[in-house]
Order: sequence, then C-alpha cells, then structure tokens
Amino acid sequence: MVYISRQEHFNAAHKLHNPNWSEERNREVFGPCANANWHGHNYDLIVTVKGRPDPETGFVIDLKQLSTVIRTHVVDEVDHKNLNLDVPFMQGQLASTENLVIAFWKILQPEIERISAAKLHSIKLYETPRNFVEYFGEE
Ligand SMILES: Nc1nc2c(c(=O)[nH]1)N=C([C@H](O)[C@H](O)COP(=O)(O)OP(=O)(O)OP(=O)(O)O)CN2
Repeated sequence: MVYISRQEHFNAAHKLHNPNWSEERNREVFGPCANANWHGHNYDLIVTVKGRPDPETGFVIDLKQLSTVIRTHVVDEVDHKNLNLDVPFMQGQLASTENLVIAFWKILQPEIERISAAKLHSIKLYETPRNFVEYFGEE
C-alpha cells in the first residue's frame, strides 16, 4: 500500500461566530477570531490517497488528476471567498478548520473514487503555519 499526497493552497476570509451566543460570549470564546469585520488566512490543504501502484503506469493515482479534482471541487469553491457568506457547503456551520476538513472529505471522497481505484486516506488543513487539523474520515 502506498500513500501519495497533493498539496493545494487557497486564501479565504472568515470569522468564528456562534449565532446563538451574545457578542460578548463570542468574543470571550473566540477572541480576535470573532472580529465582526472578518479576518483572513492563507490555507494549505494536503490530500493523501492510498492504493497499490498500477502495474502499467506505476501510479497509485495520477497526481495531475488528483490536483484537478481538489481544485475543481474544493479550491475553486473557497479561494478568495468569505467562508461564512459565500460557500454553500459551509452554510449553518462554524467556519473552523475542523468543520472545513469534514466538509472537504464529504466532497472529495466520492470524486476520488470516481477517477481511480485509490482511496482517500487523510486531509490535512493548515489554517496558519502553526495551526492545523488532520482528518481520516472517522465519525
Ligand atoms: N480548534 C480550533 N481552534 C481555533 C481555530 C480553529 O479553526 N479550530 N481557529 C482559530 C483562528 O481562526 C486562527 O487559526 C488563530 O489564528 P492565530 O491565533 O493568529 O494563530 P497563529 O498561529 O497565526 O498565531 P500564534 O500567535 O502563533 O498563535 C483559533 N482557534
């Protein structure tokens, strides 16, 4: 079994805000991330797929195809967008890094299985160079 990864990048704005809470409670829990006028991040997204190399190509998955799937179905939806306002699949959800990777998994898993025999193994998302989340599809 070989694990193969593709890294992509996007920029997006958001705020961490629970609409059921007062502004004071939001500020207390989320600090400056609750700033009403938004803030932005340079996100790095690493998608890892696992499988056996095809005997004819030597590929687990064609990385060009993997990149196209990630860009078409995720990056194009979030890049230079406001995650709270502009992204349909984040509506009604807190725009945390955790909720983003879960949403990305739901989108990417069927698309990857549609183009290859490989399986999605993990999605790692860096919100800052020091804050990142990794998801393996577990409930
Ligand atoms: N569990 C989570 N905690 C936090 C999240 C998150 O998505 N999940 N997000 C944030 C903020 O949006 C952001 O990541 C914090 O930015 P910042 O504090 O500026 O982090 P930096 O790494 O850039 O700065 P340091 O000074 O090194 O902390 C907060 N929490």
